[in-house]
Amino acid sequence: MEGVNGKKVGHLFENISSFVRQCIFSVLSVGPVPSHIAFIMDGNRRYSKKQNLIDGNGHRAGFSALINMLKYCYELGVKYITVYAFSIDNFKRRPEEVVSLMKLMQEKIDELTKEESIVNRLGIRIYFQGNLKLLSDHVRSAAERAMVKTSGNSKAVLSICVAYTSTDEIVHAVQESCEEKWDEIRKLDANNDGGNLIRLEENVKDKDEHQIGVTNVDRHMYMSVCPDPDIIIRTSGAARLSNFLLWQSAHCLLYSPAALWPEIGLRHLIWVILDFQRNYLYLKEKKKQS
Ligand SMILES: CC(C)=CCC/C(C)=C/CC/C(C)=C/COP(=O)(O)OP(=O)(O)O
Repeated sequence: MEGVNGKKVGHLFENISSFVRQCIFSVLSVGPVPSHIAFIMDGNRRYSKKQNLIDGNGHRAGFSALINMLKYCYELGVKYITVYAFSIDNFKRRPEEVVSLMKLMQEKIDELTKEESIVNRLGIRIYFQGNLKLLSDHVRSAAERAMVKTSGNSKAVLSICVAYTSTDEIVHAVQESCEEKWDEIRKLDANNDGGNLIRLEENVKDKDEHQIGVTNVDRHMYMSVCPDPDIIIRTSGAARLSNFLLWQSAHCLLYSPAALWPEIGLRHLIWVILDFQRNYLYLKEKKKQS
């Protein structure tokens, strides 16, 4: 009996908080709403220690915080959400910790892939961004399955950066751009009976045309599926980017609340949206000037 009453109270509380959220979001939506928010989910192990949880449960709490934040961003109308879930440097952690994190990652990816998962209910498409070759076969297959299974969703986009660092992303994009340019030149050369490569050596104008520019590199970034982030939120008070979205963050607002990632909540999102709206014209002007 108590269980039934408890459930009813739980539902009532959920309905009231959802209603309050809707009211707050409709007021916030009068101003500009960011189209892309990225999160550095820092502080999961510290949360685990602080709450005396067993190993790994800090990251589980972190995943629940991610789902709540995803829901809030979606309700507010933020189309792109990106999270830094595992950096290439994280592979240097204790092997037991890496294995446990990867197991959790696989479990949660499978959960997200289910028909009735929040991403499918809300119509969110998932991308995994990073050097996926570095993942174990199991985790990579789970990630690939999730990308395929959500590819028909178009209401919002969740990019999960795993085995990711910005420097790796930039090197990868430059390599791809070089290969693309070489292919172009080789094709031209084949059409001109091999005379093109010699002409290219001699002609400065042609040389410029065949040089790699920002747009070429941009196109080959893992994150090219999204516009640059408007806001990056890093929890646990550190104001560092730690090799995350360095190429894409030239004009974005940085916010580093003291809360540990599993403690992040609606109040942090509201605060940063108000700050974004206060700085909106300035940020827009800076973007235009670049
Ligand atoms: C499928 C999916 C998206 C799963 C995500 C699960 C999740 C919350 C991963 C976070 C991983 C991570 C290394 C966070 C940084 O906190 P930390 O471990 O460095 O903690 P600390 O800053 O206290 O040391």
